[in-house]
Amino acid sequence: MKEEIVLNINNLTFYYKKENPIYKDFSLELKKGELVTIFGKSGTGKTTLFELIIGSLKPINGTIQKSKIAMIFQDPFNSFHPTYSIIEQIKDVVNSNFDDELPELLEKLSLKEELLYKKTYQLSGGQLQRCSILRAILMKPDLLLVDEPTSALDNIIAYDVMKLLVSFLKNSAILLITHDFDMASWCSDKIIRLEENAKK
Ligand SMILES: Nc1ncnc2c1ncn2[C@@H]1O[C@H](COP(=O)(O)OP(=O)(O)OP(=O)(O)O)[C@@H](O)[C@H]1O
Repeated sequence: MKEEIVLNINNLTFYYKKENPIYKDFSLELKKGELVTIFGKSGTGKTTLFELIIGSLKPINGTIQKSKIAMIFQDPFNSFHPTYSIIEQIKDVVNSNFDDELPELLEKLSLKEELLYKKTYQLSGGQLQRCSILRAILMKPDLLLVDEPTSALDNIIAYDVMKLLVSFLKNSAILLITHDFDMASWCSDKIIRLEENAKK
């Protein structure tokens, strides 16, 4: 894989049931700096694609090559383990020291630092979602997967989140899942529209 290519999906075929293929010979390439949106109705295979990319599902056919990934989940309660504090879980995946970057990011995300020392059950869904955005930015991934960032956010609107992600992750590629076509048109270099039948 060339250095600027961070995701290469080549002739992917995937189905849960053979008679109902979700992807058939689907290919996609993402380069650093690109923002591509996967847009489609409920049930067309958006989340399945992310699961294939992160490796929790395996392709029936085809290959997926990817560089370092971070992910913002649709449900923020899936983003963090309940037993450990948020800060412990951020430090687990961010290798470099981030003390210098933290104050600006906390301010932009309207997060108080003390919240990072709490556990998931002590935070609201919106606060947790903003913690997962913070972690994703601090990880400096080559590829960021964003699944519907709007749903759990309370006082940050989705457009601000996307602006923040784009401004802090200029050297990453972003793959976004959304139902919001206006948002997709506003922020994407390319929109891939999934239809009900198998995608090519
Ligand atoms: N584990 C599974 N076993 C069998 N079928 C599944 C499984 N997970 C998803 N599906 C089916 O695969 C199709 C694609 O599901 P997927 O969750 O990827 O869609 P989606 O586009 O992300 O939907 P939504 O927008 O509602 O999140 C759906 O028809 C779904 O019912």
